Amino acid sequence: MTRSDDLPKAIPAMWRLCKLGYQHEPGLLVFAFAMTLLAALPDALLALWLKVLADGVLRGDRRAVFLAAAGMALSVTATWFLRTLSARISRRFRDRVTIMLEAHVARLQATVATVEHHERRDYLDRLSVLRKQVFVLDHMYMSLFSTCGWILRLVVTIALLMSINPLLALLVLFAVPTVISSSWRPGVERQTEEKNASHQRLADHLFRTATSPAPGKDVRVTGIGPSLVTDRRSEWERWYGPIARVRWTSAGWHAAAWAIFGAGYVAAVLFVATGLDASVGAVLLILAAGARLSSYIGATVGEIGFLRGIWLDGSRRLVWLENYAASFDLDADLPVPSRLVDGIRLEGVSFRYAGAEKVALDNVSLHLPARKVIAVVGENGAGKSTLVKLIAKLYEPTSGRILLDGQPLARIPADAWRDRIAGAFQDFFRFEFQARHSVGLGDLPRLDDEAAVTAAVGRAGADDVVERLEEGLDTQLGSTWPGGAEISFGQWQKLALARGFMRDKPLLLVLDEPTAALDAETEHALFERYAEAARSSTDGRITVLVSHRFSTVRMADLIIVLDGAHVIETGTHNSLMTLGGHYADLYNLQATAYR
Ligand SMILES: Nc1ncnc2c1ncn2[C@@H]1O[C@H](COP(=O)(O)OP(=O)(O)OP(=O)(O)O)[C@@H](O)[C@H]1O
Repeated sequence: MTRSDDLPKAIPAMWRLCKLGYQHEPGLLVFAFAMTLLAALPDALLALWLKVLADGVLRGDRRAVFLAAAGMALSVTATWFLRTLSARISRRFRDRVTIMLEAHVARLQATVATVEHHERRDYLDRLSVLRKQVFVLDHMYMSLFSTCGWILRLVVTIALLMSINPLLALLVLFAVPTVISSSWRPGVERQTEEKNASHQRLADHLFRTATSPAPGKDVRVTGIGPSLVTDRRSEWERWYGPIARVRWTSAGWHAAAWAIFGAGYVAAVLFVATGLDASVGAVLLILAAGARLSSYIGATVGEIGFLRGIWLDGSRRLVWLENYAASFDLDADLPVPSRLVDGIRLEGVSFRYAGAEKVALDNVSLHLPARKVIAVVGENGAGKSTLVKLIAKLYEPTSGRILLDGQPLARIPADAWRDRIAGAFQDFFRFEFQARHSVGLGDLPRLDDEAAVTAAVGRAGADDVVERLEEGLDTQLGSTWPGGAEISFGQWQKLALARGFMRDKPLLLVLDEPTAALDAETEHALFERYAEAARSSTDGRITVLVSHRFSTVRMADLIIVLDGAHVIETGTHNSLMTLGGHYADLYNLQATAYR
């Protein structure tokens, strides 16, 4: 699998984005580009008309004077007309392409096969910059078109200067420092921004913590409010301080580069006016075209600066995200088995969270047999959830491999595998939709299937939650929405569990402490039902449950005991009790507490 942390190169990324724009808006893209180029021509020719006019007046050539006057009038009118037309077409193109790009980025982020990009600090910083850039990424096309327009003006102007004397082309050399400083500046500024992006992210986080409703209670009870405000301020300064310093330094270099061009321009005017036997028209041409040359170079360089610094940077991030999302399924060429016969095997699996010093799982080898209920126990931080997330393919092992009925899970597409997984996690999300949709989206194709939603609610033991809702399954959840009902944490948890039960023929049922808010008896009764369903399933379903309640755990067919990233014991309740090891200690501890 080829997955790179580096941003892709700028030019191929820009080309990829151009192709994307062309795929969605071919007509508008070509038209907007052609208009921008056409609009550049009449403007660049003004210096020529000026020369023809001056020479015509001096020679008393009326035809030349009329020609120059007509040329000027045409140039001015055409410049206005083509600019207006090109601005309108460009706006239309941008509006459409922005919506397409936003949808594209949202889709990519939501469908990346694992959740690693939501947790890796470097990826988060990269994505937080992209999230802001995506709303303005359409400028990349406009900036590219404008750059081509400015280059066309430059070429015409240089040709006009060379028509006086080829040596005048050297004037362009004096512009080289401005080109270098303009293309260097945005890069270093962006680098500094990215290096310090975590301070900005933290400042945003502190602001949200101080102002959003969810942490409101904790903020008041702890009295952390004022320090959130000061911390936010200092994080912001830590972010902005280095950026401001880099901007000042780069601005100094840029000003020096422009001073060099200024000197070259003055020398060129003196050269034509005194060193050549040139006509008055030619002197006017160098004055007009030379002055334009500086503004054209300025505009070209500025536009290239924008293109490189902001718009190209955005396209590089977008292409990185495209590559990253695609990299997961590159080698995924095997289908999900229709039923499990052997089950899931872990062979020497280790996993380390990005940026973490310690491994969360260390060289774990296990067999989770088909048609069995497997409980995973261990103290907080032992690695239980990590194990579950690895077999659900939300992460990929750092080393070792996972086999699904003998086939490497790495070669099975994540989407297809997850279509056959049901269940719920302890850190579920509260989808504030109508209750039926909050549950139904556990199996999107059956989102509005009343019978399926009701059955899932029943399987999760959440009938009492729905009964208490004023409009039953039609109730809007979340008190911030019109007519929305607020429900308790335990009720949310039951609905999340129901969502997890929407798929009725899963190969893997994962229950990672989804019932912690329920009482022990209810949890036990629910789990007994799931165990029964798993054992009688014809597709070899594996049920993996994580629970701290031994009254639930003891009924599992196989219990896996994790401690400090290692599997230290496996067996049934009876065999582990006989062993008298860690499991027996934990069990006895809890039993004593209940006695
Ligand atoms: N996203 C993450 N980034 C870095 N480290 C993590 C992350 N999630 C978990 N860890 C670390 O990995 C280890 C195992 O975590 P895991 O969530 O698997 O434990 P657990 O056994 O499920 O704990 P609990 O019973 O508290 O849910 C812990 O040391 C934890 O600090």
